[in-house]
Amino acid sequence: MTISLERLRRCSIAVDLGAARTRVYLKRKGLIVDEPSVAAVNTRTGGLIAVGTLAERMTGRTPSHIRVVRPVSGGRVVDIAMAQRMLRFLVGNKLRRAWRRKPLVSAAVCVPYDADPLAERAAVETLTGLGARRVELVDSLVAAAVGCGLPVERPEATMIVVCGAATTQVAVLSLGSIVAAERVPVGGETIAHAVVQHVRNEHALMLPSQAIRPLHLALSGAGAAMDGTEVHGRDVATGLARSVQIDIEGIRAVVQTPLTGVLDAIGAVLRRCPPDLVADLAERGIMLAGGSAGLPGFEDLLRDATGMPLHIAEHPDTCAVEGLGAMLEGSVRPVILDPLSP
Ligand SMILES: Nc1ncnc2c1ncn2[C@@H]1O[C@H](COP(=O)(O)OP(=O)(O)OP(=O)(O)O)[C@@H](O)[C@H]1O
Repeated sequence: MTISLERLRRCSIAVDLGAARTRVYLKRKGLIVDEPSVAAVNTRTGGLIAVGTLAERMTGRTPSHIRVVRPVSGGRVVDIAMAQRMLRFLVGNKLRRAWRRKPLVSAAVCVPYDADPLAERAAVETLTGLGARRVELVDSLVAAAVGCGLPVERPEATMIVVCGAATTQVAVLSLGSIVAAERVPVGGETIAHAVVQHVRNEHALMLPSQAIRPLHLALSGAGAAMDGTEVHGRDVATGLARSVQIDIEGIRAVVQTPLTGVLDAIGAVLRRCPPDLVADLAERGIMLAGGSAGLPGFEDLLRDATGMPLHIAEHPDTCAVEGLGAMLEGSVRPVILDPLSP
């Protein structure tokens, strides 16, 4: 995927349609939307009941005529019509006003590394259905690296690990492009699934989906100081509500197992890089980004396994859309590779 900074500068809106969250950046305004990629639909009338945070809160708590849907899954738009309705609702008047001023709008959208043509097409159709005349696709790894402030345009290596909800992407970049990259199906959702299975096996308790995030936050915050955390759920055998004390160390071990897939991806990317670039990385280290960068023990696991310096992005969850925003605003220096004169 080749990015033209000139064409990106003509875009007025940048969109990151993630499996967990949707983020929209409006030129000269900044981040205007950062909401869960969730919609609640009335199955009798087909009408939208809620989107974003409110719809996410409804997950697992709806009567039979309300369905909570996620139009983005595994890094790709799986339901274009629903994604358009969700986006239209989320951006609301903010975008309508901007597009009234400049109707021939161009949009930039992030797509995961190695996205197939169908995934790219779905992203383009989602935006054109909303009124965009032209859609520029940008690799989310390049956007995230720019958003983290990495000097991607220089002839030296930078390594980024973006751990999102459904996938983790690892890349080494140099001269504004990806030299080697990998995408593995490990992310916040995988970890949540592993925690649910662990509590079910150890305590015969079914955890509600919304209990995982507070558990992560507790683990990453005061985890070391805590002996246990109380969680509520449904007893697997009796179906009754029950509370149990969760063993923090047990959860830590459970969280670490799926993350080893990320280590394999880092190894594979480094093996495909020329030694000069790998040598740069020994000094510069790895930049960790994505909403799941704050997973308990992730940082230490990567540091111990690679022996390389590790930095966490200032805003790990929004760096991809902020990077796109920086390209739209023209605050990124283009890579100038002029042919040598004869
Ligand atoms: N403080 C935190 N600790 C642990 N996990 C977190 C924290 N904050 C967010 N997450 C997890 O981060 C994930 C969302 O990350 P992000 O916003 O990068 O995803 P996304 O861009 O929508 O997903 P993808 O890139 O896979 O399409 C969720 O799975 C959420 O549980």
